[in-house]
Amino acid sequence: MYIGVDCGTQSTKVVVVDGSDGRIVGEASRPHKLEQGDHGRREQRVEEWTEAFRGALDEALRDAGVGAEAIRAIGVSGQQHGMVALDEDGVPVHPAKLWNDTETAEWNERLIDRLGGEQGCIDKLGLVLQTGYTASKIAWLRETHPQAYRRIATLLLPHDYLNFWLTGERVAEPGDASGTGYFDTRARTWRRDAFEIIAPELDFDSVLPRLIDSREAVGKVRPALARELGLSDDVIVSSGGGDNMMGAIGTGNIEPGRVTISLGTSGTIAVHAGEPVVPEDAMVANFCASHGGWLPLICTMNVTSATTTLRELVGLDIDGFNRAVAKAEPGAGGITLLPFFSGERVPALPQAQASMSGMTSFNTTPENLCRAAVESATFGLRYGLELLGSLASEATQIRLVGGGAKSPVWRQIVADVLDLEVVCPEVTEAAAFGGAIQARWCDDRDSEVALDKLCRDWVRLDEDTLTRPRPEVVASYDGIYRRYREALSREYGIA
Ligand SMILES: Nc1ncnc2c1ncn2[C@@H]1O[C@H](COP(=O)(O)OP(=O)(O)O)[C@@H](O)[C@H]1O
Ligand SMILES: O=C(CO)[C@@H](O)[C@H](O)COP(=O)(O)O
Repeated sequence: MYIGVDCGTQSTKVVVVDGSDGRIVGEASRPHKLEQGDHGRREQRVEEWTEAFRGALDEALRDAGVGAEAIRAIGVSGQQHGMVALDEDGVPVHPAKLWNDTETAEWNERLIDRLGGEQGCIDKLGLVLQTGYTASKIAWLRETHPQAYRRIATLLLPHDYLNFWLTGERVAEPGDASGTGYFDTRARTWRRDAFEIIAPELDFDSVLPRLIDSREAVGKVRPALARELGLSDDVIVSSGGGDNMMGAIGTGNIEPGRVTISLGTSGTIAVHAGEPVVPEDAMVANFCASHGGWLPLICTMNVTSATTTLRELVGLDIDGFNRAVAKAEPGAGGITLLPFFSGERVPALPQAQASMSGMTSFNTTPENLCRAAVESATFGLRYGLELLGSLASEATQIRLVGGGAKSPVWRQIVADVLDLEVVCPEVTEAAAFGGAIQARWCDDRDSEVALDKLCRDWVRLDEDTLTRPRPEVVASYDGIYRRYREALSREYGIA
């Protein structure tokens, strides 16, 4: 049995996968608390992740009806970019500052200048720093919490931290590392000159974790933890990766021509590239993939976070919300929402707030508000797809994952707004599944088992979810999307 774990923003999910055929035999999830504060602060205690890991693992094994001793390997996926700064003893010097924390926006601006502007960033890193990447979080800690900053002995990302907790090893791999802002995504190495600008007092050679190849194991689960979890003494932990990289594996998006969209707390659009890309737009993140190759990606911050805000406002549960969305017509009766409740990364508006326009006493119904939330989150993804330009222009089908992909009405809205066929893999917890696939690949690393063969054999599409764009609705969404873009231009001057 192979275990895949995804430490997302809202929860940790665990899947138990049968290594002979890739079937999910058990799964479970446990929620995380998010600490939010003024100026866009969003932080999480690492204990939220380890406790959720234990609870979800235990329940997933019970769901599968297998004992922990059946596990051969574990692969961990995690929300990208979070700063996990540890002291000598492996204890965080500050709660993990997450990908959707926008408190450090002005530090990000200053770092871009100091790295030589957008071109300087591209030359050094292969991408342009965005608020949310790890770099500005470190610069923020340096200025606002100098004592904590001085105690930093190791800088990890969320999935690196879980790997450290599991094995005691402080390592990183290229996929997740490429979202730090001190990693050269083309050369797949840490970038000394960038790091010394971001954190001049920290020792580049000791603070950054050792880089391993994506197929290399991090190590074995620590004996004491293995005993506690009931694991045998030789369970290996694969390199893991950022959730979008592991989601690419879990959707079989490991060759050019495929597009994965995730409707999670964030919205992401990712494509595979065999070579590092020179993006047509600075918003495209030229990340590395966690199996080889690259994963150019667009990330928006207000997807299920936005729909949840509106859903709670109108007091509906998820099923009631989906029914309300389905009841309203495309265009939400003329209501346009700019859903920037958490600020936004693409377009780069870290301190933006949400706003609504076009409301009248006739159209302001719960149904239209719910529909406007789903449409606006989807318009953000259409905007992102346009920025990806030629990288995604060949796509004819979207592989849709994340919590929102479970909603048939949202799948139809994605198909109609993007004018592309949509299908979900049988396993919508794609990042956790990607972890299990990578674990199996790593466990077999002395054999010839290729990842593409594993993905071909194991990633099955759920034909019941196949959703085609409806030409008449596609045409009306062109006009409705224009209304969204006009609101963006009016409020933020974005053409
Ligand atoms: N059937 C559904 N319809 C619409 N939204 C859903 C559905 N199921 C889950 N969600 C949304 O998905 C969110 C969780 O998505 P997920 O991809 O697990 O997030 P993350 O990985 O960021 O923690 C929930 O907050 C919920 O809003
Ligand atoms: O910041 C990014 C990608 O660059 C996000 O996609 C995070 O990786 C969080 O993912 P979810 O919790 O929404 O899955």
